[in-house]
Amino acid sequence: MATRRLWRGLGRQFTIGAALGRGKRAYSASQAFAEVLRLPSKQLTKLVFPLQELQRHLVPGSRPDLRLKIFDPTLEDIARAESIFTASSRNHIDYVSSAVRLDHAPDLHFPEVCFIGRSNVGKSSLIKALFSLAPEVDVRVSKKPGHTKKMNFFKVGKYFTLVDMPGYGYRAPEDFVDMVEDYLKERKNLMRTFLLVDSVVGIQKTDNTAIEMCEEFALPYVMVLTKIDKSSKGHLLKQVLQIQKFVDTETQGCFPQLFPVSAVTFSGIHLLRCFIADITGNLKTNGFQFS
Ligand SMILES: Nc1nc2c(ncn2[C@@H]2O[C@H](COP(=O)(O)OP(=O)(O)OP(=O)(O)O)[C@@H](O)[C@H]2O)c(=O)[nH]1
Ligand SMILES: [Mg+2]
Repeated sequence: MATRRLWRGLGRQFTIGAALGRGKRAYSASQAFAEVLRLPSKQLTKLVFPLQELQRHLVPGSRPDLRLKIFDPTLEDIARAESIFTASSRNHIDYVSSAVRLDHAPDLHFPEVCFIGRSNVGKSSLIKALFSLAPEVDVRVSKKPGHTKKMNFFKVGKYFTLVDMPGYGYRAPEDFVDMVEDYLKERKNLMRTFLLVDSVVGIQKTDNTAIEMCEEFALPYVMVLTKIDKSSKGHLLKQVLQIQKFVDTETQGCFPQLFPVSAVTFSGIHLLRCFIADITGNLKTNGFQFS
């Protein structure tokens, strides 16, 4: 398999600076959407729709190619999605188990989504942010790349499962290729793969390998740009436009809208929760469903 060889070759090429930025939380630690709705509209847009906020800095009409509103839920949709991500006695959000091989993966039949990306790109931090309304769930993050060594399965009520993957590239686990490729190729209930790209450095060589693999397996996947709190607006805009162009011209299976996020400021997290709820068939948005 061509991608298998590529992965192996790229195994240990990258070291990534792992410093946590100096971002501040925009509001209280619960990140509840009810609080977000009380923010002034400019701040709300920045937090909930970071791509639209960035677009304000472009000359109107200069970049019609920037796909902003393909997934365009209402604030009510986002609030409904939030209830799915809120743990309660009736909605159990839990870690299920870990696996190093597909045949050890839990036999769950809910729709599933997974998160892949280079080691240290922020996969576990993103999942932790998505689960901020289920604080009992223990998602381990580390500034040391290569921290997550197994596929970690989490259950979100009766709605869907979510999988935190080990990273590829620097300090990837030895059995990464067999583990992750088999999972991506064979997992029957996998609905969508979220491929995380560091917004500070953009698409790297190992990301290209991951993209090739998603394309080769004809997986529907979505590009999430992480750590957007770390860049200046100008740098972020440049990266977003470059990556958007790449998605438009070089990919078939990638969802055309990018999802910029920050696990520090929570920017983009509410929208991503809503998107996940939607693609797993748990939210009928007004007009369009992306399953
Ligand atoms: N500033 C900033 N730092 C972040 C963000 N997300 C993650 N980080 C930091 O990046 C480092 C790596 O985060 P992880 O979530 O453990 O990364 P990972 O992709 O799960 O890494 P592996 O498990 O090693 O593959 C940690 O120091 C995080 O605090 C973010 O949105 N902003
Ligand atoms: Mg991790």
